[in-house]
Amino acid sequence: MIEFRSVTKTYPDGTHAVADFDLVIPPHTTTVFVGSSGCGKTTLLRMINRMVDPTSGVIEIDGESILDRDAVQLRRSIGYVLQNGGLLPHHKVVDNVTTVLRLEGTPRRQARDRALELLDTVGLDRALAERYPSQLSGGQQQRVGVARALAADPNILLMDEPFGAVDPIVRAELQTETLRLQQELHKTVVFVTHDIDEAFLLGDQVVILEKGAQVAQIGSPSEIIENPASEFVASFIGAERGARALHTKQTERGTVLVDGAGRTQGVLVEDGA
Ligand SMILES: Nc1ncnc2c1ncn2[C@@H]1O[C@H](COP(=O)(O)OP(=O)(O)OP(=O)(O)O)[C@@H](O)[C@H]1O
Repeated sequence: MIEFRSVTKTYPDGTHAVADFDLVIPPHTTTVFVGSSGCGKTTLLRMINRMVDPTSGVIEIDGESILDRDAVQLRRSIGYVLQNGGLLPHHKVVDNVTTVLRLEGTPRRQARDRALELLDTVGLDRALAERYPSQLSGGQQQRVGVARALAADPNILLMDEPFGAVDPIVRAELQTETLRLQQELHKTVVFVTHDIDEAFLLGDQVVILEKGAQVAQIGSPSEIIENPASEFVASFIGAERGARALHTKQTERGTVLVDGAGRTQGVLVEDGA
């Protein structure tokens, strides 16, 4: 479990990125931070692995303050996936995946075997191990980024807009892959996105944020869609437009559900039918 208690971050230039933030992140589930640009999502994420230290407040992992942990050790024990993959361009895929393992002293041969297994895990052909990142597609690079983050078998996986830079089709593929991986691995995933559809697809717990990381609503996707806490949330999730604003239409065969764009999305059936 990860817990934020009264966490504040003010950057040296006076920017209040996070103000008095409280949150419990349950283990083995996916929590998504979603909000518009600059609301503090990345700052929250980076405080978990101490790439950014809070100005005040406490962050605990399994009841222990992370400030009591060695920052380098902590960072290595937590997987981190960045938007552009963050791969080292002059290192082959296999060496990118094994970076943390090698730093921790795992023998080269063993680290390599683990890297090949991880390529299987993230759905990449082992033959790609010898390539350089520039010889991969954007989607493949992201998968390598995930393999690298999983290398040390961390309990916690931080993902910062990991699919922001790929086209919509690859993005959908990677989202499905993330759901599959999570069913298999049961990590505590903390995922940052500005895309509410991605948040609802991947999140067990979704945290909708406003500027200064003010919490607009926390809940499961169903809870938020069924009961938005404010006008802001209703508007942010598109409750009155697009794919989520469904209305009924009578047809000769029964009632169908139509979205805000006029497309029929499904058929209304009675409970138990
Ligand atoms: N190193 C820094 N120094 C000063 N201000 C910063 C620094 N890093 C972030 N900020 C500011 O803190 C606020 C929150 O930034 P953060 O990157 O956490 O937001 P975000 O929600 O992740 O945004 P985005 O979706 O655009 O990545 C913003 O106003 C940003 O400009």
